[in-house]
Amino acid sequence: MTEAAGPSDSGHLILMAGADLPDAPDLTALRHALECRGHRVLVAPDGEQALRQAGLAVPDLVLLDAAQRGPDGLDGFTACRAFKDDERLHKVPVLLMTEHPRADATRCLQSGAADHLARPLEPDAALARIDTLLSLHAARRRLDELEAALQHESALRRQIESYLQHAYEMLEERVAQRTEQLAHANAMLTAEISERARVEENLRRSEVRMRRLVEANIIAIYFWSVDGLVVEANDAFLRLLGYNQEDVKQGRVRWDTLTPPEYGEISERAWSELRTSGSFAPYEKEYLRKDGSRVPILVGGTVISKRQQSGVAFVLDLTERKQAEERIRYMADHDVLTGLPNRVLLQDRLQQALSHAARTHTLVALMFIDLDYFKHINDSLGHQVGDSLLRDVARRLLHCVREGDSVARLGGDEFVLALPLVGGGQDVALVAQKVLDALDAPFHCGDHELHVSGSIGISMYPDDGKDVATLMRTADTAMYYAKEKGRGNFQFFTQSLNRAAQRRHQLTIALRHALNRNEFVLYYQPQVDLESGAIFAAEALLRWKREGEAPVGCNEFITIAEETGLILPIGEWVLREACKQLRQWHESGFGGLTMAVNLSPRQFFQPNFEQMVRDALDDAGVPPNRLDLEITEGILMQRTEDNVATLKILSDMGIKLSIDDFGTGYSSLAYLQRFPVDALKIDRSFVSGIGQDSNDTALVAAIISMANSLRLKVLAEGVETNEQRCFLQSHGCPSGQGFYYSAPVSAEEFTEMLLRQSRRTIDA
Ligand SMILES: Nc1nc2c(ncn2[C@@H]2O[C@@H]3COP(=O)(O)O[C@H]4[C@@H](O)[C@H](n5cnc6c(=O)[nH]c(N)nc65)O[C@@H]4COP(=O)(O)O[C@H]3[C@H]2O)c(=O)[nH]1
Repeated sequence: MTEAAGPSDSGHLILMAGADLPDAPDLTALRHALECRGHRVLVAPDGEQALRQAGLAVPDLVLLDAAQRGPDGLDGFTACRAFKDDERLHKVPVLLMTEHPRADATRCLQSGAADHLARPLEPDAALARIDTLLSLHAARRRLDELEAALQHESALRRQIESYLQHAYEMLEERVAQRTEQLAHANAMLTAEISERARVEENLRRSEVRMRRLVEANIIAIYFWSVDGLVVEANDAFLRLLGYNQEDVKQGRVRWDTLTPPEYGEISERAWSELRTSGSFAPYEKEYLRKDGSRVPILVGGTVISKRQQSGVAFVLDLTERKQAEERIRYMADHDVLTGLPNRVLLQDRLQQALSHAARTHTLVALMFIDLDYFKHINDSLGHQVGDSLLRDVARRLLHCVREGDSVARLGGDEFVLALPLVGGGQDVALVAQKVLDALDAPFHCGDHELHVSGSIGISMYPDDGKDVATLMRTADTAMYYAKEKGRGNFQFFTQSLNRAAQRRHQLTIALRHALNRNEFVLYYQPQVDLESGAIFAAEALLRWKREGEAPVGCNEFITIAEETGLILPIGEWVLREACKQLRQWHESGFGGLTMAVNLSPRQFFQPNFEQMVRDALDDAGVPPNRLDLEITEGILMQRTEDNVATLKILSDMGIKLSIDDFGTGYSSLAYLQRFPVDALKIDRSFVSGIGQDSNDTALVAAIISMANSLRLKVLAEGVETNEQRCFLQSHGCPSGQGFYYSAPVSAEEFTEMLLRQSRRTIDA
């Protein structure tokens, strides 16, 4: 019988095979007994069937008849073995039933049976065995289950452990990460804290510096609030505007108290600039001091806090700059020494006077005033005395004119009066005389009582010039004429003066080119021993010969050369040319000859003058003691200390020094003694008066006597007659020069004279 069923819920599933049950009452009884005990019993015809059925539902116990064979011939032992070899069934206990328990016992064990029962079955013993096996199987199964559960649990534990391990590792990693992050964050925090501390320290220092900068600044600085209140100010600000800190604290200083009313618009502009751009460019204005006085300032400002609308302003005191500007403006058109208008302002005023005169058909007189002897006073008594004199002159001139007239100083000792003449020109001469009289009275400068006079040149608008430049030129020309006329007088400009001035002007232009064009030549006048008539020296005299023109006399152009400074290159040329000529004469056998050369003051005072003389001598190869430099008394009177030094150098070199035109100047014995002078040359104006003019005759005699007593050589100039020669000789003058002996002649003619003289000597 085959029955497919699962194991019973309450009892066990028992599979019985190998016995034809109806024919085996022991088996049937067992079956019933088992079923009665609640077990389910499945019956299979043989062991083979039993294997198949067990494959469908795994029993808890198999009962196999050992002898029973199936269709395939498999007996119970073999079937039992098959059960034991089946992976699913090998744990099911197999109970072999045998009719030969003793004989089959070993086989039963070998086939893997759990036990064997002897047939026919003893029910109770069988049941007992079966219960034992079932219990054993159940226990084994339970053990397996427990083992499985145990394995599961241990797998689970391992899983958990691995999970925990993993979790732990993750946690550790996380902790490490976090620790690192925290350390980093901590470091950052520390850095930030120290950075903040540094910034705060810097800020504090900057603030301290800023505060000191503001407090100690020489620029006035103040802080303002939006309503124009000065909330803080430095000392410079308070000093500048006369406030104190209390005024600021009490809110007494405001923009509107600082700003004069007329600056309202310009201040408003700056304020709007401040609002739009945050600052305003510095601009000039005035501020009101606390006492109401004004101060020129430069103010610039900037917003500090836009939100609070507050800012700072910088104020620069422009007082000194304004004063300097004012002074510069004043100096631009005033003479600093006298405070009189200078040339610029004079020209401006004169132009206005001319325009007015042109409209009203009136006259304007222009007077050029030159102080006579001023240069001498300035040079001999010093610039302080000279300046003081010029200031006094300016004051006196101002007293000579009326309102509307102008008194100006052009520089040096040149003053100018511009007189608009409403009532005609008849008063001009009166004003000029008034000026002369004013200048005539002595001046008291320091300890000195000074006497000066003036030379005045006058030109009239419109006759002598219709514009400023022409009037100035014509007045200047007239002034020169006044000087020539003997000083202390005034001269009106005339057309003949104009012609002379023009000629002078043309000469000046021509003179500039004369050196380059080789228009100069030297003439030589012999200086002779009055007793023997022997020539011992030649005086070099300059001549200007222009092609197609008459030779120009020295007196005319030497003055121009001095005025223009051309005398310096011309003078050097003369000295070098004269030295070269002397060298030629020396080489021609007139070795005792001396050369006299005239010096102008300008030459004498030029820097390195001595060196120039030394070079001229060296270059020509002439011994210094054969050079006689003729200087005027005027030179000696100027810059006395320098002169002594220069003359001493020249004298030490061996050069002879003569005072030319002696008698026309100061003729002071006192100064003569101070200078290393060798000789005096009596001016020809006195020599010409010998026998004609008792004064001149007496003067010549006195000069000779004086020179002799000072052990100075003396030479008479302009000896024209034998009478003069005799007088001079009889009064102790050993030498002379003049037409009586020879006029100045060319170098060739002079050579002829020397030759004639030496022939005479040889004949004698
Ligand atoms: N009536 C008259 N005159 C006589 C007689 N003997 C000579 N003379 C003139 O008197 C002047 C003498 O020269 P000075 O007194 O030095 O006066 C010179 C001198 O001061 C100056 N001078 C001439 N040459 C030079 C020069 O090379 N350099 C400088 N710095 N001045 C010079 O020009 C002045 C005039 O020179 P010159 O026209 O050459 O005039 C010369 C000469 O021609 C005479 O018997 N009767």
